[in-house]
Amino acid sequence: MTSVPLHALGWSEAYAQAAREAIAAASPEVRPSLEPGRVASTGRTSMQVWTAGGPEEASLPGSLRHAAAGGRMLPVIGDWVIVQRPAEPPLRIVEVLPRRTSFARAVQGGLTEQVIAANVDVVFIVTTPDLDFDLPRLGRYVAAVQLSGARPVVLLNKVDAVRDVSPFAEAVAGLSPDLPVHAVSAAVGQGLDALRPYFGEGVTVALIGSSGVGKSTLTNRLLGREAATTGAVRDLDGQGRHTTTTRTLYRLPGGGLLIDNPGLRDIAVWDAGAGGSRFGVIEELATRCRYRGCTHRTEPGCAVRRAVERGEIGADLVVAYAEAQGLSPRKSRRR
Ligand SMILES: Nc1nc2c(ncn2[C@@H]2O[C@H](COP(=O)(O)OP(=O)(O)OP(=O)(O)O)[C@@H](O)[C@H]2O)c(=O)[nH]1
Ligand SMILES: [Zn+2]
Repeated sequence: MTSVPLHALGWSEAYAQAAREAIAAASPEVRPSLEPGRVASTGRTSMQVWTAGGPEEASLPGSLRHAAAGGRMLPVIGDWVIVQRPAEPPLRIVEVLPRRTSFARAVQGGLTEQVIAANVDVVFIVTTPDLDFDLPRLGRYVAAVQLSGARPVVLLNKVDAVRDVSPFAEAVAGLSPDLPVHAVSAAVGQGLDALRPYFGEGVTVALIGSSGVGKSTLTNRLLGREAATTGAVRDLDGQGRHTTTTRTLYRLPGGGLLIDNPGLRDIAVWDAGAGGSRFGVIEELATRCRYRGCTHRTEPGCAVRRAVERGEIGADLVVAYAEAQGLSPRKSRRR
């Protein structure tokens, strides 16, 4: 995948207007080196940005990181940004354009809010007609998605495994007027044609749902061959080591964009906003643990224990968190 017109990535007149203003505000010498792009993946110090020329690595200057104290205007997945093209790569992100929609969650006990994805149009809330099915919880996600400015759509996946999905579909439909519900099977490929109309040109769809409901299977199905070409960019972590950041904004073969981002897809993030926000800081750290489902006890590469060792968070908070989660030592999965 190389050169792509910006409107296929979701570019619109409102962003164009904001971009013109941002570029006009720069000094005349700098102006010619500025152009817009969309954030396709995020690491701690570098990101992948899609410009008119294709996906490229971009760095986040320290000045922008400091200006963004509180996290509000740090670039996140889905953001439109202005980048500067120096003589030598990488690109430098100089400004985040105003967001049309944003998903934020409260962190640090509700003191600040952290945006996790921007400019999403439609959110597929994925669940299954089995033990994962929890109507009150679904209701909270539907409300959270509506609050963000995006449109919620509920997917009942794994319908191949149940005899009758209609009671589940009816219960979901009762949550909110005009809430679309689709019964699908990502594994078998059933019902997926009904999802294609959501992926209009430049429309950005994001996936959320508990672990195991089939988000990866669905992503691969929707992407078809492109799934195999998932890009990765190299990133330097706090210790100067290289880590890998996987691109999580994908273009679908038939048009439209799909965000499948670990920080967004994990439903625990959304529950944090609903009640346990004093644990938000731990959940934020946990997204950087080497193992998904890390219990923050003995696993190598645990970002939560590292933060305790550095004195950034108290050990008592971690204990309280584990108790609240009912975490027992269990097998964690390598990401
Ligand atoms: N029967 C059935 N199984 C499915 C379907 N979709 C996914 N699965 C299975 O469910 C399991 C979990 O699927 P994933 O796609 O990894 O789920 P996920 O939501 O990405 O899970 P995490 O990566 O943990 O967030 C796998 O064993 C899949 O093969 C489906 O439509 N029907
Ligand atoms: Zn951990």
